[in-house]
Amino acid sequence: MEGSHQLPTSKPLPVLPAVEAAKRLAAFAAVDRHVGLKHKIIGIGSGSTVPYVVDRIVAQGAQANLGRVFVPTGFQSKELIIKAGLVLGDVDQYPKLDVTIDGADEVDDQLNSIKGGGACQLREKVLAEAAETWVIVADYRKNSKLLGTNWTQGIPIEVAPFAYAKVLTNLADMGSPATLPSGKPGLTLRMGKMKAGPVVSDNGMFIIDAPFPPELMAKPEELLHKIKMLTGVVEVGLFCNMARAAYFGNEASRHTHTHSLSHEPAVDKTNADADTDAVQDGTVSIRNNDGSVEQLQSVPDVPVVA
Ligand SMILES: O=C(CO)[C@H](O)[C@H](O)COP(=O)(O)O
Repeated sequence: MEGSHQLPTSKPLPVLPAVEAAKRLAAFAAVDRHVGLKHKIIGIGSGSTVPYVVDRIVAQGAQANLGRVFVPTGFQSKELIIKAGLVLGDVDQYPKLDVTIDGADEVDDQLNSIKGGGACQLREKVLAEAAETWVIVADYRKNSKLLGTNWTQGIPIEVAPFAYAKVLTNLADMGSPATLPSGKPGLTLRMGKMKAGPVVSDNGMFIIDAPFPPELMAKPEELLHKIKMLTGVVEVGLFCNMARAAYFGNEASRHTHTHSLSHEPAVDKTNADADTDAVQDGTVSIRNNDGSVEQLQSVPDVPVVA
């Protein structure tokens, strides 16, 4: 490839549990395709897949990252950017981004997605909308036909704290059930873990999780507009018609070996499903917004930056 450079390999690529390996595959493939030398203002999303995005960007080398600015979608990605030694910016300085890469909780076959599992959906949507290209990276569990199939806990909705009870009533009237058919809780104000009281977002807001029946989830854009019109709602974790492409890492084969990589990825294993060891040579399914579908058979250990 003209004008591109291949980086030397050095340290071995860590063997990861299957789901983590899939996240890494998706992230590496998306960075390789969407973060080139000409991309200077880059949005970094939230969640457990995004650390691999940062790893791959760092692996592009100091030269590639010269003059780049990275804009985070929240506290977690801000820390990632700082710890990686990349230059931090904010969306008020950079209201136009070249590309934003982010995770998702579920993606349907039209590239609509549920986001906000990490309570970051307001900033995530601002950075998705501000970017010329918005790309989703996820593992195979997020790849769905219909939103709400695997992500059953509901649409994350960020609300002004004083309005939460009114919005809960509005959502119940719209058809969000108090209990799911499985018997699990339905419509809820998200509560903190290891903290008494509700989750408070990076913007000082509360989060409501609102599941809806399949007939309503089948029309996510309609649902998004209805929820967004409720007074007190700040942002809805439904992202419709925004993604250029979604990258899904598939489950790798269950034997173990290691590959080489030019750096040690900063692996956040807090969400790792420790079911099996997996390798780097799983496949990646790509769904593009023109309806085309691609299948990558492998992802190179070192990035080729063009
Ligand atoms: O929307 C998000 C946070 O608000 C995340 O992007 C989403 O929860 C996906 O996270 P992970 O990569 O850990 O599956």
